Amino acid sequence: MPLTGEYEPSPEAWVREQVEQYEASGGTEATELRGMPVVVLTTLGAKSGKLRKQALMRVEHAGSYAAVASLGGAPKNPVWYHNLKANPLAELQDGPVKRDYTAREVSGEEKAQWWERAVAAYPDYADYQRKTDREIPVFVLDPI
Ligand SMILES: C[C@H](OP(=O)(O)OC[C@@H](O)[C@@H](O)[C@@H](O)Cn1c2nc(=O)[nH]c(=O)c-2cc2ccc(O)cc21)C(=O)N[C@@H](CCC(=O)N[C@@H](CCC(=O)O)C(=O)O)C(=O)O
Repeated sequence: MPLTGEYEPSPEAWVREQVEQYEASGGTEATELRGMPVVVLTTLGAKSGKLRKQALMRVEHAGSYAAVASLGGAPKNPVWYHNLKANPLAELQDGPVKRDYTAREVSGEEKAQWWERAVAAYPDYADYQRKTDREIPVFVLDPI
């Protein structure tokens, strides 16, 4: 069952524009960042109840995806982290395919496995983790 609610665009213009071009083109345009594939995650605002959309690097394995709350290695988690903690139901668009998922934050061995996949997909994640004392959270999104 897709998420319902009023879409609230990101205040970050570069993200808002990438997400909107991605969706408007049916997942055929704006699908990369520096040549590496991107997906669009839709979460439900933990406070506003609005639909929030984030572009994330594509990290996929066996039909599940990782959502890496890196925020470039900033000291704080991205806000969407709180949305997924409060409402684990999410939508993810990978190219032309948009599906429903449930998100769960992973730790330990499972996180290490997904972190390896994430860094293989987007090596900058390793730099981001070196840059901050914050342990970058990883969610796994499993298809419903
Ligand atoms: C700017 C802020 O966004 P954010 O949720 O912190 O997410 C920051 C970034 O992670 C997000 O912009 C990502 O899309 C950036 N980004 C990546 N960010 C990542 O963390 N990881 C990635 O792999 C990644 C890749 C990527 C690729 C392309 C691209 O264009 C952007 C990419 C934001 O939207 N703030 C809103 C609030 C958003 C929100 O969800 N509010 C909640 C409140 C939740 C609460 O406070 O509890 C609500 O509506 O209820 C605002 O200030 O009004």
